Amino acid sequence: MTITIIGSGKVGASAALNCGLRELDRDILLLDIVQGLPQGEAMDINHQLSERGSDAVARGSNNYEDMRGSDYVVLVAGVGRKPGMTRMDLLKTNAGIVKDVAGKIASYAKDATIIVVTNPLDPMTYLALKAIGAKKNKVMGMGGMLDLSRFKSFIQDATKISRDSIQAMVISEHGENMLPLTRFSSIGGIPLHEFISKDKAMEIFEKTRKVAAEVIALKGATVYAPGNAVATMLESAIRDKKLVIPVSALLEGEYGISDLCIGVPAIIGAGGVERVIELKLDSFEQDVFNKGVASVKEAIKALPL
Ligand SMILES: NC(=O)c1ccc[n+]([C@@H]2O[C@H](COP(=O)([O-])OP(=O)(O)OC[C@H]3O[C@@H](n4cnc5c(N)ncnc54)[C@H](O)[C@@H]3O)[C@@H](O)[C@H]2O)c1
Ligand SMILES: O=C(O)C[C@H](O)C(=O)O
Repeated sequence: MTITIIGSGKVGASAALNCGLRELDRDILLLDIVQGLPQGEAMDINHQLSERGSDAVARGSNNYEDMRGSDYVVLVAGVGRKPGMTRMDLLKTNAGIVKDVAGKIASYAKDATIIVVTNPLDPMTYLALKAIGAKKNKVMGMGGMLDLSRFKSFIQDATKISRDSIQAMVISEHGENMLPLTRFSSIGGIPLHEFISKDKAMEIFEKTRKVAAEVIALKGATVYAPGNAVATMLESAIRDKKLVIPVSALLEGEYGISDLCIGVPAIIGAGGVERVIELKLDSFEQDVFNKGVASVKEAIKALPL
C-alpha cells in the first residue's frame, strides 16, 4: 500500500510527517515539481520517524510514475493565499495546477481514495473529481476537519474543559461562508449552550471563520493543523474507523443541492465517503449554507472543466 502526497511544500510535508507518526502506511511518497524538495523533506521526516519508533518510511520523487498504483493520494499542490487575500482569490492559479495534477492521478492511480487540500477547497475538490473521472465516494476535500480543530480550541479556551470531551461540527464552504455549528456541538454529550452564552457562542463562531487569515498574517501559512487534519481523514479511511467528520463531498440531492462539492458531515471509512449526513438547519444556519453554495456554484462556472 502507498500514500502519495502531491505537493511537498509546507502542508504536504506536515501531512507526510503526521501519517508517518500514526504509521498509517509503511510507504509514504512525497511528489513535487521542485527538484530536491520532496527528497529532502523525506529524509528529514525519516530522521524523526526513526527516533519515534515508526516503521513508516517516506520517500521523495519528481517522477509521477512512482505513484503508480497508490491506494491513497493527497492533492496539496498549489499556491497559498497571502495576507489580505481570500481563498477564492486563488481560483484561477490553482485550477490550472489541480487540473494538471488530476490528469496524472487519472493516469497512475485512478482508483485511489483522494483527499484534496488545495484552495479554494470546494471548487478544487469538484475539479479534481471531474478531471480524474473518479467515483464520487472516492474524492473528498479537507477543510471542515481543520475548521473543526480551530472551533474546538476556541471552545476549550472559553470553557477550560478538556479538549477530549469536546465534540463539534463545521460545515459549508471552506472559505468566507464557513458554518461552525454551535447548535450541533457539545461537551461530554451536553449541548454547548449549557456551558457558554449565546454571545460567547457567536464570538467563537466569528473567530473560527477568521483565524486562518490571522495565522497567515503572522507566519505566512497554516501548517501543523492542516497536516494533522489530513492524517485524521486518511486514518478513518485506511483503518475503516467510520469517523463522522466534515468533508467537502459531491452532493447529489442531499441538502437540496446537486452537482457541487461543499462541506457536510460524512461517515469516512474503507469506502471513502460512505454516507453524507443531512442536518436540519435553522434559518440562520441555512442562510450561511446557502451563501456557501452560491459562492461555490459561481466558482465552478469559472473552472476549466
Ligand atoms: N484545505 C485546507 O484546509 C488547507 C489548509 C492549508 C493549506 N491549504 C492549501 O494547500 C495548498 C498548499 O499550501 P502550502 O502551504 O503547502 O504551499 P507551499 O507553497 O508550501 O507548497 C505547495 C507545493 O506545491 C508544489 N507544486 C506546485 N505545482 C505542482 C505540480 N503541478 N505538481 C506537484 N507539485 C506542485 C510546489 O512546488 C510547492 O512545493 C495551498 O493552496 C493552500 O491554500 C489548504
Ligand atoms: O486559510 C488558508 O488560506 C489556508 C487554509 O485554508 C486554512 O484554513 O488554514
